[in-house]
Amino acid sequence: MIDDRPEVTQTVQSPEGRSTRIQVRDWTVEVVAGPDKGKKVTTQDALLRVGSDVASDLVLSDQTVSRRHIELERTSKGIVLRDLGSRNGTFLDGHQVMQALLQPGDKVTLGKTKLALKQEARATEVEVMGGADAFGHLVAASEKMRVVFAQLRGIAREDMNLLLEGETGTGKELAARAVHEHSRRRHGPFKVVDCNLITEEKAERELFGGLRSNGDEGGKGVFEAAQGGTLFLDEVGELPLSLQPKLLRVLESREVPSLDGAPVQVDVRVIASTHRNLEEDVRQGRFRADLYYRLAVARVRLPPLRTRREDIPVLAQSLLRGLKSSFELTPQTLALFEGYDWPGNVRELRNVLERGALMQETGNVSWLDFMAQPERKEEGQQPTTSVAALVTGMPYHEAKDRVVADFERLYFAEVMRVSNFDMKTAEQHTGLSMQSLYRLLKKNGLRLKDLKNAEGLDK
Ligand SMILES: Nc1ncnc2c1ncn2[C@@H]1O[C@H](COP(=O)(O)OP(=O)(O)OP(=O)(O)O)[C@@H](O)[C@H]1O
Repeated sequence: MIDDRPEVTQTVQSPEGRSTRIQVRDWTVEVVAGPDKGKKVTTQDALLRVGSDVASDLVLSDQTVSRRHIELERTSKGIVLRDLGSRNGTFLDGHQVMQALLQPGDKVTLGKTKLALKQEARATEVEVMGGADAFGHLVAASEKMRVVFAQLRGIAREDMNLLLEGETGTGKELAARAVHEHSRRRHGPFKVVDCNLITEEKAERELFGGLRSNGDEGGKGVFEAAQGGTLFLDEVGELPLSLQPKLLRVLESREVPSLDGAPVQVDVRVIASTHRNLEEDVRQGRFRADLYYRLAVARVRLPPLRTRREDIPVLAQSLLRGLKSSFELTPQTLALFEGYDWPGNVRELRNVLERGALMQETGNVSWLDFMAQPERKEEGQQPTTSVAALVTGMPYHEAKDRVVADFERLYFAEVMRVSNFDMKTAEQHTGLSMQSLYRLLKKNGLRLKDLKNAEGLDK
């Protein structure tokens, strides 16, 4: 059962820039028939994904359900259901639907599974800013993000560990930095560890530090380097299972071994991020429950850009200012932006703006032509126009920055291709450390998965 009350009840109208109190209500999706009967998820998040993929919010074992079957989104009009191109379809009242606004009492059928939805009575009141809002380097105008900013502001003041969830490019790392900058630790260090890169051998040295054997000198691990500050564990779900007890021990004891072997006290707040459904990883034994609860003392989900299209104009303006581009976005371009789904989220928007601004500035192509190029949707794709030829009319420093940015994207895409998408080989090829390599790939919006996809190696 759902009722048609909007999930967020505005209690006070406020002009731009003033704060207002709103109520955010929990909602539950429950399996009422099928192999997973009784399984349910309760959340305050605006978006809930259902499918057999373990990254879904409600993971179903029903073999007639597709990996990414449906998405349920809470909007001001009610709950919107979207079929994500499932194999066996989605049915409401016996009729197949691709998209529908759910009515109270509706039951949704996917394969052999039947789902019921209900709004919970419990509501949390949060104070959000009116109009556009910013938190650190994050900007937004949507109510969804203003609620997220309000949650993050509250969490920043407390010293608890935080788990940031969300798809790639939704701003998890920026959010972690903003929390650090708004906390009492802001004068301390902010250190980042990419858990994708932490192997068994590297863990001791890079994470925990301490005395080494076999002639290895040992040294400070990143926990000690973050002393008095914040440690950001990026993609914590990728941390090998064998290393999870060690991380848990450090979080519990708050100490790491020093060079002489004696323990050193560490005073560090940990913020972790994940694009996975870590709760499901816990259920399936891929992630330790005790570690999960240590990390997820507070949890915040950054919503995908396609569910908060109102943010696109504010984001685009702010990103263009960051690119020092003087170009005005026309209503037509914004309409194109708002109609696109942005699978790479805000990072993809930034990359599109970067290339589009360059092309428009140099008079080679208009925004509209640029947006009409289908290649723009593929991240990791090589640019089709020579940038060097485009920038000759620009001041030197600006031209150089543009060429370097384009060079990096081309260079790293090519290096990964000739290295067979193997990070170790690419490390040798480039002479860069794994950490720098990973950060440069990320900075340029090049994800291994997308690059492999472009070569037809993945899926
Ligand atoms: N709300 C926002 N306001 C301004 N810029 C944003 C916002 N969200 C994301 N960005 C931009 O998108 C880029 C990617 O953000 P970030 O690296 O924080 O994403 P992420 O969720 O950590 O990605 P990943 O999961 O791939 O590591 C940032 O460098 C920034 O340019």
